[in-house]
Parts: sequence; C-alpha cells; structure tokens
Amino acid sequence: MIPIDGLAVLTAAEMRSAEQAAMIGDVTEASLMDRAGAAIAQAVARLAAGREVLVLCGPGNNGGDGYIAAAELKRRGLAVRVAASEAPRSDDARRVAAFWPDAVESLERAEPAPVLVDAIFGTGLSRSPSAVVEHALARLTDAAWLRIAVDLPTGIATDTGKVLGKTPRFDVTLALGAVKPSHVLQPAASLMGQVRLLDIGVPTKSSARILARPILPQPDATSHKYNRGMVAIVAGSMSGASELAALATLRAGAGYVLHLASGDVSASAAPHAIVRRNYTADALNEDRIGAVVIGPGLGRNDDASDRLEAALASGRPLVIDGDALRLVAVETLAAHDGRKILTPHGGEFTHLFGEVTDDKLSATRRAAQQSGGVVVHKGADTVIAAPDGRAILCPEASPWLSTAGTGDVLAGAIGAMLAAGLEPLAAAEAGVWLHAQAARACGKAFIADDLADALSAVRG
Ligand SMILES: NC(=O)C1=CN([C@@H]2O[C@H](COP(=O)(O)OP(=O)(O)OC[C@H]3O[C@@H](n4cnc5c(N)ncnc54)[C@H](O)[C@@H]3O)[C@@H](O)[C@H]2O)[C@@H](O)CC1
Ligand SMILES: Nc1ncnc2c1ncn2[C@@H]1O[C@H](COP(=O)(O)OP(=O)(O)O)[C@@H](O)[C@H]1O
Ligand SMILES: [K+]
Repeated sequence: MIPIDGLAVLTAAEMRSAEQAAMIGDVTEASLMDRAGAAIAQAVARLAAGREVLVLCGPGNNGGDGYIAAAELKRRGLAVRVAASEAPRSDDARRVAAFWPDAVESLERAEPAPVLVDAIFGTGLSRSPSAVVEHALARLTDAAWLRIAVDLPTGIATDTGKVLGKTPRFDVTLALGAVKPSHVLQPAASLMGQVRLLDIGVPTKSSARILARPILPQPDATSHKYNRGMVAIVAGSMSGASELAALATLRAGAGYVLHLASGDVSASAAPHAIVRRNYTADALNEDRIGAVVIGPGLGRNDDASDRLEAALASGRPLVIDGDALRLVAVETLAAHDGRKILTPHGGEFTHLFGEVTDDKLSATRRAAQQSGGVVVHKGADTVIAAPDGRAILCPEASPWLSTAGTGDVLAGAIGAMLAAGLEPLAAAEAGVWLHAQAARACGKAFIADDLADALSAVRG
C-alpha cells in the first residue's frame, strides 16, 4: 500500500493501454489479475487484523480480483465469505472464480461482516449499477466496521469524478496499478477514504500526476532581499484581500514585498516588513520585481482595469487572481507572451472559460492551452495544468479552507515561489503544497490570517 503523492494519474483508457504494453513474455491478463488479487489479499489481511471478511464480487475483472483475494485470504486462515451480484462474465473472471472453494452467497441475502471488500465494479463501469446492487452495497457497508474498495468504489466513473449512482462511503480505496482521476476529483474522491496504490508491476507514464512535496527555493550565503524574490502586490478597492496576499507572500519566503495601493498608504501598518507605496504604473517597471500578484481586492472599476493592463504590459511574471480574472479576456491572455499563473475558483473559471461539461482535468488542460498560462483551478480537488498538457491533481487539503481570504493567501504563496525563480508550473505546485500544509497545520475553524502566518512554519 503506497501513498499516492507524486504518482502518475491514468485514465481508464490509459490504464488499459499500459496493461496491454506490459503484456510481454509471460505477463498476461491472467497473471496481472493474479498479482492484483495477491496484493489486495495482503492489504486486506493487514487492515482486517483477524476480523471476518465479506468480499462482494461483480461480473468483470474487478470481481475477478475479488475472487482471487478471497481465496488467498482464506488460505491465510482468515474467516472469509464471498457474495456475488451475478455470475462471472469475462473469461479471466470465470477462471479465477473457480479458485474460490466455498459456496458463493447471493448479494441480496448475504449477512454483513465487519470487513467489507467491494469488488463489484471498477474501471469497467459504464452506467449506474442496478438498484439491487446499490441497495445491497448500502446495507452491507452500513453494517461493516471497515469498508475497503478494490480499485474504485462501485458506482464511480473512473475519469470524471462523477458518481453514477448511489455510492456509499469507504474507509480505504486500493487503486490498482495506477491512480485514476476520480481518486482525486470530486465528488467521487470524498467517498473513498484513504487512497493507497497497489503496485501490480505495470509501468505507468502520464503527463498527469498527484501533487508532491516540492523542492523549495532556499536562501544561501549569496542571498539578499532582492534575489530571494521581490513581489509586487497590486492593490485596489478592498485592501484587506491584497494585505492578506502580501502577508502570505512574505511568510512563504519572499525577500521583499511591495504593496502598491492608493489613498492612505500608512507606513505604520503591521506587518512592518511589507513596504507600502502609492500605486503608479511606473512602480511595476522596477527591474528587480520577480513577480506581480494582481487580483486580490482589486475591484472591477476603471482603475482596476488600468492596473491590470499595466501589469500585463510590465513584462513581469504574473499571478492573476480574483477580480483580475473577471476583467481579463481569454484572447488578451493568449496574446500576452509573458509567464503567468491564473488561479480561478470554480465561478471565475466558468466566467473565463465556460461551464465544465466534461471533467475538471480535461477542462483545466484546455484552459491552460487557450490562455497560454498555468491554470490553478481551485477547490477541494484543485487541478493545476500547463499549456503543454502537464497536469497536477491535488487531493483535498482541508475543508476548513472554505473561508474568505484563503484564495488571497494562495495567490501570495504562489507569487513568492514565482519570484524565487521557479518556472510557473513548479511555482504553482509549490504554492498549492505550502497552502495545503499550512491548512493542515491550522486545524479547524482557522481564519485566512492564521493560514498566512502558518506558511512560515511549514515552509521548510
Ligand atoms: N487487465 C487486467 O486483467 C486487470 C484488471 N484489473 C481489474 O479489472 C477491473 C476492470 O475490469 P473490467 O473491465 O472487467 O470492468 P469491471 O470489473 O468494472 O466490470 C465491468 C463489467 O460489467 C459491465 N458493466 C458496466 N457497467 C455495468 C452496470 N452498471 N451494471 C452491470 N454491468 C455493468 C461491463 O460491460 C463489464 O463487462 C479494474 O478495475 C481492476 O479491478 C486489475 O486486476 C489489474 C489487471
Ligand atoms: N471544501 C474545500 N476543501 C478544500 N479546499 C477548499 C475548499 N473550499 C475552498 N478550498 C480552497 O480554499 C481556497 C479558496 O479560494 P477562493 O475561493 O479564491 O477564496 P477567496 O477569494 O475568499 O480568497 C482555494 O485554495 C481552494 O482550493
Ligand atoms: K470496486
């Protein structure tokens, strides 16, 4: 059982191709299924800790995995029962079902067991399961002490994060061979509990992967405040949001943060480490500025539009967030050839790129390609995509992030990484990772100011 950080993410079709490519020499579909079954048995035996196990088997290869695992668990001395929704349909599933030495119970009449293993449907699910299957699964998971899904919980579409029917909650999901998009995309991911990979020896390559601990820029003896990363935050009508972004930028390790606002630019405001100046378009022409963050608290008036235009014209690497995403057009972004990171939440994404009609991973990749920028499509399942198709899927950090101002903190953290010299995709990943670690460190009911402060401690 391998933690999934940094691992390749494969769609159902990509997984099938990877399996086909792996089938050389004595590796066959049957031997892959044998490996999967053995790996599942080992994981379930460890998790069950001696309790009785009920394995639910479907008609396809997911069910096949279930029969092999059940036979192996019995061989290891555990109390195991098998219940099936219908007889095996694939040749491989029929072959391995014969390994199960005892009677197969009917799904509808099966008595619950403390450990429930769902091997009814996996990546082959094409429509919602029948009401009989859904009802039995709900009844048996409800009564179980530990719920384990093989590859995917029954009822989940592999690639889109969609729940096709009524899928109950699981405690552990054992991804076979590779992580699939729905192991991270919502709402599916919230039903899976902990997701762990079981290696079945299929080499996997993909341009999409899971968020990983980044290599963060570190100061050394040659560092000074400007080359550590100088970030300009362009403020607007709601200074609280830009202040939060500025604080986060500093806490994420920038050397110099310039808050450019209008009106009362009080030098005595805390934190005193933020340099406060009056906004002028010229202020962005300072050569040492490594990144400009624009959008948090910018507003949407004419002044805001002028500031956005100046930021785009400045030639500095940009983090474009919040109101700036409401003011800018995709064509303008596409025509702008500088480095840029866009950080839309769902509403801003729809406004700029249209409704997501397929899935978040595909839509975010398209948006990055259309805009020519790295897109951080936020939410409980943040997806980061680069114009060249590389993508990073981010498992939920903390539902307590759903509070005002946490997006401003993210924009600041990403700005610090961009100014420190990371390329846009790496800067976006590092910022999202720091933000997630800070959220976990803050626990519950934190506020965005706490989150910004927590960045220092998790910066590492
Ligand atoms: N290539 C292989 O041999 C391997 C396959 N593996 C397992 O195989 C699974 C995929 O196997 P399959 O492609 O057979 O797919 P499933 O086992 O998910 O079963 C799908 C089968 O049910 C049918 N079906 C789809 N939706 C249905 C519905 N709502 N109601 C009734 N029937 C429905 C499909 O036509 C297909 O025959 C993976 O999730 C994984 O568990 C792993 O063992 C790794 C190796
Ligand atoms: N339910 C949730 N689970 C995990 N992360 C969330 C959730 N809701 C929001 N977030 C994260 O919190 C941040 C909110 O950003 P945003 O919506 O721009 O807020 P604001 O504009 O108030 O700063 C994003 O990083 C987003 O990914
Ligand atoms: K399953």
